Amino acid sequence: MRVLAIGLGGAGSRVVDQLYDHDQRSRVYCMSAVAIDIDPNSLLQLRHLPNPARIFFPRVDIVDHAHVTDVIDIEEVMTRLQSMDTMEIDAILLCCGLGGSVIDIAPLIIAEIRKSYVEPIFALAILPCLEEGKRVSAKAADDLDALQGLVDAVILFDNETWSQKIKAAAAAAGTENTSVMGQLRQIPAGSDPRTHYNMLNERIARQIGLLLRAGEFNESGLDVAEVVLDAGEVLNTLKGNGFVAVGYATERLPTGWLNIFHRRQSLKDFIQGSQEKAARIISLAKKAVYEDVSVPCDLTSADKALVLIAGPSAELSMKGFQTVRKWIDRSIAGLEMRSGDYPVKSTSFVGIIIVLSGLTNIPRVEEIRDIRTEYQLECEEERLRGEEEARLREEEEALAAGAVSEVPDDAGVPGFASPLESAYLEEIGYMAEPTTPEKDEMISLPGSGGSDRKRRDDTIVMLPKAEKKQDDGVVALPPKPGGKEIDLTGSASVTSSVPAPKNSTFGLKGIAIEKTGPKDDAVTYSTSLKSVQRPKDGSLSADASTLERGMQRPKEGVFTGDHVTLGQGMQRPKDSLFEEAGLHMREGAPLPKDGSLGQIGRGLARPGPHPKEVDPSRGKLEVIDAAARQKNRDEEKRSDDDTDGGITWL
Ligand SMILES: Nc1nc2c(ncn2[C@@H]2O[C@H](COP(=O)(O)OP(=O)(O)OP(=O)(O)O)[C@@H](O)[C@H]2O)c(=O)[nH]1
Repeated sequence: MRVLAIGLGGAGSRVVDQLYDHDQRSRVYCMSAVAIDIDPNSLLQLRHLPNPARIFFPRVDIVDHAHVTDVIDIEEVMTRLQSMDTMEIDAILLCCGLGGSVIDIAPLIIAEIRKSYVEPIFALAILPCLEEGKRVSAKAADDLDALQGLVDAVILFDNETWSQKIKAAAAAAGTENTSVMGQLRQIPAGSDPRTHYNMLNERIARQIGLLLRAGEFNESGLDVAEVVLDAGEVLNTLKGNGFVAVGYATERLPTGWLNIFHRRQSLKDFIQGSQEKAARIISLAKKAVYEDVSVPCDLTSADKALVLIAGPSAELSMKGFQTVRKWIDRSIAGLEMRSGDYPVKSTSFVGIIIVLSGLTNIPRVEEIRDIRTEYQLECEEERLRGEEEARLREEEEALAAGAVSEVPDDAGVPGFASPLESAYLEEIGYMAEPTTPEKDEMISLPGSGGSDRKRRDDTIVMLPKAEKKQDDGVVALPPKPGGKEIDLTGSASVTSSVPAPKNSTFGLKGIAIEKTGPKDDAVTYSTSLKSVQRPKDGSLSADASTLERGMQRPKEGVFTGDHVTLGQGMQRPKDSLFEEAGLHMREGAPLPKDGSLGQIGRGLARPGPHPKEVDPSRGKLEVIDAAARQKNRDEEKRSDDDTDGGITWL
């Protein structure tokens, strides 16, 4: 596949430089390359790219740290690209390090390239190491999201994974080669950043370079492939706006006289040899997918795959190749599976490339996205903390300034007065009333508090006020053992719909009306009995007694000897109520229930509906009651008011 490779920033430039070197060394010459950077040193240190391919934009505004998009001139970039030989390219490859600053220009460049080129654009994106910090990882996540929406595929390479591998390999080599020569030959641990990056870039160039060269060949170096993989198939595997991982594993072939001797063995050895070759291809494929992959990923989340084996044609086992194809084909989620071989004459290595495209499960991508979320939260916290500190500082400054200028002004503030002054102020009514806790004024029991506790109704236990911090007007029946406290305040009345409590509930310790006075020794107790009627003593002692709806008038005996004040919630029936009722009766209104009378005259009525008394005359005839008539006569004697002479109850 012929590509135009564009390196952005330090990482992109170095990777393109290395790819270009591999392309030149393989003599395939399928790559045109440029490097764009704002760091002159980075461009100068490139080893392989020709000078015209290095595009440098000097950072003019160094002090103000101008944004990279202001420094890099897109038109200039496009002019340089169009001056290159790009007539036969199959794709454009944008190489960049995520989390850097120059990558910010990528969206603008991609937009311009799309205007001039129809070829697909792929990005080779390098994920940063964790040790570079949360800010870099967070920026990398942003860059990745931006790139993904703009290019045809994002080929990922994870610096973190490969840095760990390089360090582990160096450490292993160090422990194995303890001799002086061994230590001299040992793999550099990559403590020097430049060496470390060179090792990473070498890895990238091998993986991606071989993929780019698939389908391209030079006259001398390549045999004829059995399964030819052309550039179009590589492109179609990559395309799809998804993430791509490239697995690449190689093995050195046995060389020397011993190997030649082996090859001249019997048929048995030949069969054994072919099995070895097949097994080598299979083990290389596993290594490519699980170990030497550009970014660790979930194979089963891939949408497409491509398998390419490379090496001397005699070593490329078709049996092993088919087995690998089947394995990958069955493993990936999608159905698109391509494969081919790439026979190379002059090499002592067998290699395999497995491209997994349209990946959805890449743990490292998830990780940098999580880091971004964390980082954003931290930034937000930091910002809020800064704002809070600034606000506190301002307040302190304002207070300090105010303390100097503020003149104490207590003319309008009532302070502590001398006893004489207090007496005068009290007289003129200025002094505030001594603060008394808010009381419910509905019922005042002057004789029931303080020292006169014995006079309290023994059936009512006044709960100590100390437990209540504020009078909330709640009248509560104490719960049965294991039961729930019943709040009666909210209910209109004690009705028959409420299950009748057991007799024991109304025992001496049974009923509790919370004392609403602020102190134990307060004379006044108040409570909100707005909708709760205290049952008559007699009713409570009776078995299965029930309080009936509509019971409004408390029995006077409840507060024996006490002064009772009825508030708004307690509508004390007028004495003349029954006379009024009588008047209504005369007009043919329905007769009052017996219960109504019972409430007044005999205490609590039985539960359940009471049948109405049938007026036999249906309002037309008067019902004569001798006793009532006598009572009326008495009343007439007492006053001249002629109220209700016509109605008498039987
Ligand atoms: N594989 C590899 N990764 C690199 C290399 N140089 C940098 N990186 C990674 O790429 C990321 C971006 O770095 P650069 O490309 O140098 O940044 P830049 O865009 O030039 O801009 P600055 O942030 O100003 O340096 C870094 O955080 C590294 O993780 C390199 O040579 N090889």
